[in-house]
Amino acid sequence: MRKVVVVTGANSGIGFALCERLLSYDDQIRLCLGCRNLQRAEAARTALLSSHPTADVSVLLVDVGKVTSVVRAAKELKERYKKVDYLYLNAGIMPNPQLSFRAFIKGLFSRNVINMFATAEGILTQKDRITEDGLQEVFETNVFGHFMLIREIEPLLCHADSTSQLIWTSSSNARKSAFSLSDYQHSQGQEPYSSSKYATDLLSVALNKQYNKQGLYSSVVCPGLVMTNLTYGIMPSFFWTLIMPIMWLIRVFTNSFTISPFNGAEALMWLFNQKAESLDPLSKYHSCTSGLGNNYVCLSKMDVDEKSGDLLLQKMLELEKEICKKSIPDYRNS
Ligand SMILES: NC(=O)C1=CN([C@@H]2O[C@H](COP(=O)(O)OP(=O)(O)OC[C@H]3O[C@@H](n4cnc5c(N)ncnc54)[C@H](OP(=O)(O)O)[C@@H]3O)[C@@H](O)[C@H]2O)C=CC1
Ligand SMILES: CC(C)=CCC[C@@H](C)[C@H]1CC[C@H]2C3=C(CC[C@]12C)[C@@]1(C)CCC(=O)[C@@H](C)[C@@H]1CC3
Repeated sequence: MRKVVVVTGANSGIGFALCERLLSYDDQIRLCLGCRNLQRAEAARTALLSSHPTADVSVLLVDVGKVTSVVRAAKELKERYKKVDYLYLNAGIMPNPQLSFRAFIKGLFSRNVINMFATAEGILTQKDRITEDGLQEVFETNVFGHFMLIREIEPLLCHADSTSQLIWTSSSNARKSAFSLSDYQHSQGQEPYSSSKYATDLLSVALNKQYNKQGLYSSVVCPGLVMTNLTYGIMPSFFWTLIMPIMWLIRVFTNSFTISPFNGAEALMWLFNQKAESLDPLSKYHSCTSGLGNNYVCLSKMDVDEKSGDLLLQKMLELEKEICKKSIPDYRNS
């Protein structure tokens, strides 16, 4: 049976590079590009088909920042496929990022310098906003919309006789101290991105507990620092081009400067080839690039506890009920 692979945020950056790599590895997969903009999605599909003309590549319009769009997309997926083998939960945003130059300079001369380059701890904040569903945008896009998608296509993901994998693009910027169960959407603080990625890590742990017995496995990945539209929102692309020699130099000291989307997709690609049951639910899988430019995958234990994961899952289920009642009037009958 040909494997069905769905990738959200597939039209650019890491998601697009992953699609390229998946097709180069196995052009028999049925690849579905989950994107919010039809033009950008079609452009990505055309580019993929130009290098893999016989591949099965389709587009699924989905805005993970809008509950109605997620529900509609899930319905479409259920009409198209009997099973989804791999669901890459990759779409993500970091709106209005602000770099603290003072903290950056201070960090440069501290013992924490390598950690600062790998995680951006203490130097980056963002400004969030409320969506039309009444949720924090970063939380809804990076976490909740994806969670809803999983819930809505549960029958395609849970099969008694074979496994499916959820693969989240998380980040080494995920930090416990940026997250709070009492404000899990991060409406109060200034690090919604870090909070959303920590919520992703917690949720993945809880989803494994909930779904492993039904054949569904969840993992989280950090692609490292990659040059994409997301990082061009922090600093313009000419800045990154100018400091590229410095980036290559930093790579000698930290393996997290993967830089290219191709390298960043390493761990996402590696997970595609693993037996789902053999994966560690408490580890994060990192794409790494050595000083000489070689790619590999390494694991780190996540700073998570199962109880917090369960509590977050419970809160997400309550929120799902509440939001669906509000945004989709005849929800569950539709
Ligand atoms: N770049 C980096 O250094 C790192 C990135 N990451 C994570 O990698 C993932 C991919 O980001 P990256 O490739 O870097 O950045 P890009 O901005 O290139 O890609 C993000 C993708 O997500 C899509 N997207 C954003 N919002 C929505 C939405 N509401 N509904 C559907 N799709 C949406 C974008 O679509 P559109 O083109 O329409 O905006 C785009 O295709 C993100 O989750 C990010 O947090 C993690 C660690 C490091
Ligand atoms: C490299 C030099 C000399 C300057 C760049 C300084 C910062 C702009 C840069 C340092 C560490 C970077 C970083 C990220 C963004 C850009 C930095 C803050 C991320 C937060 C991007 C998104 C992620 O998810 C993280 C894994 C990145 C961590 C490192």
